[in-house]
Amino acid sequence: MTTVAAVTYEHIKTCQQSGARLGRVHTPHGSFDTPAFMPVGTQATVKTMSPEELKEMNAGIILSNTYHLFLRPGHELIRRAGGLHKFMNWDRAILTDSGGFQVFSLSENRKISEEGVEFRSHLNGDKLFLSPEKAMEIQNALGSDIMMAFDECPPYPASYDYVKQSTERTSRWAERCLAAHARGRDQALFAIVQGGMHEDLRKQSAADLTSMDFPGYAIGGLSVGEPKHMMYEVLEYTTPLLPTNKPRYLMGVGSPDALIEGAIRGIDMFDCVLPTRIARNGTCMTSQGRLVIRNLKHADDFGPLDPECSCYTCRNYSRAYIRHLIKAEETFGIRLTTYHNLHFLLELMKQVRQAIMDDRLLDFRDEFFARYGLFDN
Ligand SMILES: CO[C@@H]1O[C@H](CNc2nc3cc4c(=O)[nH]c(N)nc4cc3[nH]2)[C@H]2OC(C)(C)O[C@@H]12
Ligand SMILES: [Zn+2]
Repeated sequence: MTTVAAVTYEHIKTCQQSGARLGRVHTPHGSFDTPAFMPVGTQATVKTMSPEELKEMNAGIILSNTYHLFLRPGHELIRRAGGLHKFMNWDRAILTDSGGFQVFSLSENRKISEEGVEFRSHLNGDKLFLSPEKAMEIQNALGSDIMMAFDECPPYPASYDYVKQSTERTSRWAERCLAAHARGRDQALFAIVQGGMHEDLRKQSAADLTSMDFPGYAIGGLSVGEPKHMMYEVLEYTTPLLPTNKPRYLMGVGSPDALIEGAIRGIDMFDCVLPTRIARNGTCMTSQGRLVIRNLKHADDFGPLDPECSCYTCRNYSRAYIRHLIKAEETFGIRLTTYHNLHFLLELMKQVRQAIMDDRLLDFRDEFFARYGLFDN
């Protein structure tokens, strides 16, 4: 059964130095250049940012989450509101994660079976159930442009047998997602490759899923606490198994070094809560590495967070002022650090794309790490 690919990938060029690829993803809510970073808006908002500010920094796509919106306010309410785009006043692309990962990272006493996952809400303890069919129903109600298949992200570390059983079930769940996905809707369903840190299981998962002809493929089961070199090894033998004419999405990855290394290994799309999460405790990504604004040394520093940044925050406010706001727990403070961190990563991806265009992404990586230092995460 072929799905109507409402989301298509346009390959523009391959970096002659690194093999990274420059492309564009076209969706019913606009196109975005790749490699791309996707700001995370788990509960239908990228925390403290307005849609206008996200557009100002050229975010072409944002994430939201099935698990969270299912629990609160409920997908039927959002369906009645006219879908997630209308509900949150965002007219560009939206990708929704399927809830598989969140059930395991957030909810209490889960019971997983072939049918799906029974769990208790982390909000009020209600007994709930998610399955491939339920995850499709919820995402169809949300109306996201890109929906993710319902999968299990195996814990790390996990035994080979556990990962094997889990990965085989994720393939069976992917088939059920395809069957349950409301046909004819202009929503694209992406599959998620699992297999842990085992090359044979990754190969099996990729073979299963690419035989089902999805319009895009994510690599899941990573950024779950494994050492970064292990993640890069998995990418090296997994990405080449995926079709070259479809988007490849590495889930949960967002530190500057991992974004560059992922692009070098053929990834087109990234998401991570890192920039928005660390902004809320006053930690900023800058061209001189990480800056913790609460440090006393910034108390009377009237320069910008990052002298090399042209963002709204860096053009108008000083480190001293932002430190004052953060110390005083003034909400405007985390708005300024969030704006800067998101702009920093979106700008970094723009530089990565330019380096691919100029066939010099490996040189760019070396320059970046030499100048900015290796970000610890
Ligand atoms: C560095 O940030 C912490 O690490 C998590 C990001 N790492 C991550 N790996 C993922 C894997 C999957 C997957 O296999 N399947 C599905 N459906 N979604 C996924 C979502 C994922 N996100 C963030 O998630 C928390 C909030 C736990 O901490 C953050
Ligand atoms: Zn800035």
